[in-house]
Amino acid sequence: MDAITIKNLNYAYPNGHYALKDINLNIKKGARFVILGSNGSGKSTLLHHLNGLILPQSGTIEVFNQHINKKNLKAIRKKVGVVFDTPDDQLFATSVYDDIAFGPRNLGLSEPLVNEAVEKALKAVDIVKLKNQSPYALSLGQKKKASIAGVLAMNPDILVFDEPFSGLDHGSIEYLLTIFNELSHKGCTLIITTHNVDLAYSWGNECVLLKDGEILEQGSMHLLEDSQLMTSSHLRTNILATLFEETPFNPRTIDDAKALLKKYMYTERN
Ligand SMILES: Nc1ncnc2c1ncn2[C@@H]1O[C@H](COP(=O)(O)OP(=O)(O)OP(=O)(O)O)[C@@H](O)[C@H]1O
Repeated sequence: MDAITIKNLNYAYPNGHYALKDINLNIKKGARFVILGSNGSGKSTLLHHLNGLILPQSGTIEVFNQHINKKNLKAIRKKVGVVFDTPDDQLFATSVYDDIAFGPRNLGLSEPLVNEAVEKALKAVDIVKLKNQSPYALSLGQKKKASIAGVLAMNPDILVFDEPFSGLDHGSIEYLLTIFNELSHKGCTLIITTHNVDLAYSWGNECVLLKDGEILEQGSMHLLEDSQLMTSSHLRTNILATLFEETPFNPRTIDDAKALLKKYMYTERN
């Protein structure tokens, strides 16, 4: 089943610039989907369409077979949570707690249920101790975590993250990946944009490459091993594919690569 189906989507900004041109895309339920492309290729514009922040000018977008339109935005936003790359756009209340509570309150949940959702989300991103602080007094990484918690508290089926790893330290990235894995195991569909090709390669299971508002290629993460394709997308081939290029091996993670090297060295020695 498709979580998202996009057909013939075009979008031009008011100045006439076409940021998306004839986009056709299916994102399966439960996918770990990565949108890749150089600066200005249309990734954010595409994400803004997924919960109706921008409505299609031509073409259609369906979320679990329901067309996004002006009338059903509330229902769509219950299903699709988007975390933008600029957390300041998402944080506006006087405390982190109230910011995260905004979504569940808007859904009409009772205050005890709101509290339960907020506490769970605070714990998930490890910012319980920041709950009474003003969002404006947080560091960029902490703001990012607070805006992620705001979306987690809504418990959507589809979670969309624009550049989730940028501005986060290594420990926070690892922590976020654990949250992503838990959501994935629960059956959520995860969609991210990133410039981090190595993380995308080890984390994702489907991807699309955008260039100048058009789809250059879509398919499995093996696309990221194609150095010609990556160069024409102005992206770097992922490091593991480069290292193992001339070998029959195809490790997807550092741990897989380590295990292979260990096995190979052991066989050589004996
Ligand atoms: N408000 C706007 N008005 C006019 N053009 C815009 C506007 N916002 C974005 N664009 C243009 O649309 C194109 C796509 O922009 P978008 O932000 O979607 O790219 P992106 O792939 O997310 O880039 P980045 O990796 O730099 O975040 C770019 O050429 C950009 O200049």
